[in-house]
Amino acid sequence: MKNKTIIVSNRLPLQISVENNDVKVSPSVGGLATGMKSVHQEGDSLWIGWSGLTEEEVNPKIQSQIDQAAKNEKCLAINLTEKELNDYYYGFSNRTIWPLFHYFMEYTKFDEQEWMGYKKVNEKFAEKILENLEDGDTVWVHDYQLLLVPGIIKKNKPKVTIGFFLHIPFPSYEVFRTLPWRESLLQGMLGADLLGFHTYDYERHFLSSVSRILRYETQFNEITLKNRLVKVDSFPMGIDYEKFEQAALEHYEKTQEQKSELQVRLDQHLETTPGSKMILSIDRLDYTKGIANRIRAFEHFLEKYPEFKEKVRLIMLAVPSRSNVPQYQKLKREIDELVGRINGKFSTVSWTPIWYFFRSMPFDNLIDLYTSCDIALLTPRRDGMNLVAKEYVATRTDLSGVLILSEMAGAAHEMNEALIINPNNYDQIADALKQAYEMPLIEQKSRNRTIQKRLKRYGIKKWSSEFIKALEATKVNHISKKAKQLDERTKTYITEQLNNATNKILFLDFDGTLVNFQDDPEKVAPDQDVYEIIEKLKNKNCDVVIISGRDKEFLNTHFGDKNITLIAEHGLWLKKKNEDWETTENVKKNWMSSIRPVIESFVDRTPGTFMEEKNYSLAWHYRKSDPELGGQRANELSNVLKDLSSNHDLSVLNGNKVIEIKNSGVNKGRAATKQLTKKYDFIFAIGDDWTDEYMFRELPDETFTVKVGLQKTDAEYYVEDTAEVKKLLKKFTE
Ligand SMILES: O=P(O)(O)OC[C@H]1O[C@H](O[C@H]2O[C@H](CO)[C@@H](O)[C@H](O)[C@H]2O)[C@H](O)[C@@H](O)[C@@H]1O
Ligand SMILES: O=c1ccn([C@@H]2O[C@H](COP(=O)(O)OP(=O)(O)O)[C@@H](O)[C@H]2O)c(=O)[nH]1
Ligand SMILES: [Mg+2]
Repeated sequence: MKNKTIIVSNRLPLQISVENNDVKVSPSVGGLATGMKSVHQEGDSLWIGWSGLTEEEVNPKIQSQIDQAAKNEKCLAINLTEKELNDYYYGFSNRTIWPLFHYFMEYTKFDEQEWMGYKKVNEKFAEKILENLEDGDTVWVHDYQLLLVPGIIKKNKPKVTIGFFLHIPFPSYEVFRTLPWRESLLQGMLGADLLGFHTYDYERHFLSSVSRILRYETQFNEITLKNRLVKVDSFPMGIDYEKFEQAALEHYEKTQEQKSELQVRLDQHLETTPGSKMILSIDRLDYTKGIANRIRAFEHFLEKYPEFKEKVRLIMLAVPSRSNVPQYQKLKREIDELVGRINGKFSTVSWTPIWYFFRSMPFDNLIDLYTSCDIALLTPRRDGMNLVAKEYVATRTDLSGVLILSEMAGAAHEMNEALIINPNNYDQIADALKQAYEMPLIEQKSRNRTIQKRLKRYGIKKWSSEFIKALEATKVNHISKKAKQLDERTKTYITEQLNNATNKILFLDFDGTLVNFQDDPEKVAPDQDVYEIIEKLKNKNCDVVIISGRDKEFLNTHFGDKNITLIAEHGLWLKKKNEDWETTENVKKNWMSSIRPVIESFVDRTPGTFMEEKNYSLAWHYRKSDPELGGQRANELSNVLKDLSSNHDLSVLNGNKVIEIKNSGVNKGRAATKQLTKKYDFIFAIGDDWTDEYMFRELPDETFTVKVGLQKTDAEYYVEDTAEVKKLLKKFTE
């Protein structure tokens, strides 16, 4: 059977309700459902989501109708109990994550019980997915209601490819950090192999939270976890452009009889008030959509420019949404009151400034509205994307119409040609309305032409195929790297080579290879395993070399009596078996006095960092610092040091959370090569950071080179972590 994609979201594209002990099915409202629906219709996919009903409402007859209705649409419906729905949907999803991620901190509730409910329902969704998952399937999870699902799936089925797309903004770290469950939510999301966001800003906010809260390494758009990489990227969601364009074209072809009642009323209005223009807004009744602002700005417009009275009408469609949440109820009252007040204030016998609909409308009526209104006024205070903006422009097949759009909507990033406003600046909105009203047709056309081209090019199908393509690519992430993961067969092969060789030498890096990192480097020490491995390798006639950036005192403390070769400070010091320490290079130290104060100034300015003074080098460590600041300062310091040292024989090394400056020509590659004093027929080198790359590059071609970790490398193979290193070395000793 062909592999399928399992789409998972809270809401299915169909909305099921019960009337007179029968199910009633209607399409869902909201950008996620309307957008993904087009993707689902064409692809080989199964969509899993909430039925829209509670278990309490369901009896066996209803259940079989639900199952059938869902099946007809390639869907699988999950019922939630009333309690689950309250804790998970009305609670944690829409009273915690939704307001917080939209920067409405004062609306955000932190409630342990709701969090437990959220976890439970995420597990329920994950179970359903696992039940329906077949080998080779891909899972695509959507949105903030299901942030924990990727993590649960990955834990149960590590090999499954999982994508996650967030349809709402990801807030700045300063906001996200206020969540008591921030680690769990991030860990849940990181179960995915690819994480998608609408805009680059949301993406970078997410990366910053990951690096600050979980302290994972993030490079460009890749997060390095212990045993795998997670890709992060932005994919601005598009619409089914052709569907809207086609619907608009058909709309214009309609005879009087074919027209909807709404359209007839709209036509009548335009006929009776020639020269007047209609302003449209469509959104779910949500405080993020800035509906109250919009009405107030409209009021300000009528006051500032009274000449437009009786010449404009605001047609406002607000779709009921999440009405069990108190803030939505409050908003409803506020809007009712505002509309009443403004209509009361400005209405004349022949004119009502605001036409307000509080309900959802069928697709055809939406097209009536889009095509009949000269101006669209969309003023969200925050909005992940806002598909209505895109739909409006797509239906303007004659290129007329002006879109006024809030800069706080994700869509504003792609719609520069719209009149972009700040939703809190009523004066600016009033001016934009005037500009829109007066905009020459030629200008409207030119703006819309550009937007339409873009919307057409990056429609919903392109969006989803780009996402799936990027998701597929994560499968070959490891393979496309130059280094190959060291599998059992290769381990056995290398061990055989070692066993068959006469002269064998092993270069072992210390930190990050034989031992794990700790915040305080002085606390790191080899464990019994490491010592045993070394003893056994010696017994097998191997020359063991510990090759490290550490100073000789440190290596002496831990390995001084082990009768092996030690190389300290990247090669500056050498201790041959049973001999004393010697310097290998004739190096100067006079540069240190001028570089020391520079590094000290970085220590002063960057909390959590410190300087290590070695005999012939200086190192600035930033592992404990704020990761973002540390990273920035590291770049800065490395540039400063490169400038300062250009006329001296010095080089600057970027290690694992350390910048080190030392004499050029002193590096692990040169130091290791110098140890090849006889004809070795087995050479092995293993290490984890930049400084080890010198070994990988400079040792002879026949060397078995192994990188620890997933970073880019010139080594031939890689292993994931220090535990793997030990397993490998133990195998050598068997
Ligand atoms: O399912 P509901 O609770 O009734 O809410 C409807 C949907 O609202 C949100 O939509 C978002 O997705 C759009 C498409 O990506 C985007 O344009 C918009 O800015 C978002 O707010 C929500 O994210 C969905 O999960 C809801 O189903
Ligand atoms: O009565 C309505 C009003 C709106 N919509 C659709 O709901 C979606 C709203 O998506 P948007 O991204 O603008 O906002 P969201 O509601 O997802 O936050 C759009 O596709 C609209 O066409 C609908 O199906 N019926
Ligand atoms: Mg190391």
